[in-house]
Amino acid sequence: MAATRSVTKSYAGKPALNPVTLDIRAGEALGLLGPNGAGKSTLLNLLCGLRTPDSGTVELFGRSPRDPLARRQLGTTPQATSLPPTLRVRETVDFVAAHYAEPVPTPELLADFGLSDIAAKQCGGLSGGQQRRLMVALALVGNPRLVILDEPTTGLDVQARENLWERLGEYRRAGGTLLITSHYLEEIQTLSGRVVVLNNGSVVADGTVDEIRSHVSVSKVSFHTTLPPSAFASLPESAGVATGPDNAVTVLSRDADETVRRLVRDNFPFSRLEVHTASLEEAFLALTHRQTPVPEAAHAREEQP
Ligand SMILES: Nc1ncnc2c1ncn2[C@@H]1O[C@H](COP(=O)(O)OP(=O)(O)OP(=O)(O)O)[C@@H](O)[C@H]1O
Repeated sequence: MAATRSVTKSYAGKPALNPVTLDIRAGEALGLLGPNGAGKSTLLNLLCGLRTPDSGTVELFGRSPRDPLARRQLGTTPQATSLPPTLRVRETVDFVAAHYAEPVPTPELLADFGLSDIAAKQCGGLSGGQQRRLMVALALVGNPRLVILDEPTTGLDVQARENLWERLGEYRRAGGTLLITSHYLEEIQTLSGRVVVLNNGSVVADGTVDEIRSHVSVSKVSFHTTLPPSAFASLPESAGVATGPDNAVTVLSRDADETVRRLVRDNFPFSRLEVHTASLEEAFLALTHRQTPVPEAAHAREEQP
């Protein structure tokens, strides 16, 4: 559907993207993750044809992303975009729909995105959340084969976010391809089959959520005990010990099986044992903040009330 081959991009001599090669395949939902400034928007802007690379090539449906024939099959909502303040919601949808051969009928799109009640309102009078919903609706109005969304639900309340996820899920089930960036890991987990992690302009991981998680070789072994947490700090596989809000002790273990065997073998008093793999959040932190080891990050978080 879309691809970059060794693309680079610098701003005023400062690299924003190192050579990045990425394929977006038909029917997949790809989540692009990365800390602020990692280069996500730059990569999306190259794929949408809003910017050109310094070197390397970008293809959208086998063409240049600047070719109108390619862009006609693309729906997108850039991160920083604005709506014409004096146009009404319905007029805005009609205006964008007029650019496409087979648009979704305006009343249908408005109903899908919960915008029917405000169809006669001028865009300048919409709340931030309503604007955001309208912008995502506009990305879908042309029945695109590929939708690229840069942080589509930032600033939305939980209900509005879940409604949008549902709409995007329907688009996916109908065979659409989705590329999305988000700072909400839950969003990436919900919407994406594949996750690409970008850090400092380079791809540092590419795989399913489970594969990304497995990059982090630390598991959490939690249990209740009468002993102080420090009693477990010296376990050979331990990479850190934390106490949870319910007083459960969590050993961050490089080998959870061996830790459990040792607890039993050495007669440590424990109850309610649970073993968890690393979360996507911990994997993400480990991949993008190598100077902040996962155990410490998890430790700090778990000690918070
Ligand atoms: N128009 C621009 N002019 C100068 N520098 C820019 C411009 N756009 C981006 N940059 C720089 O390029 C780097 C990558 O920025 P980019 O917006 O692609 O990151 P991002 O991963 O989308 O970040 P965020 O999550 O904060 O949106 C950053 O260092 C940023 O300051």
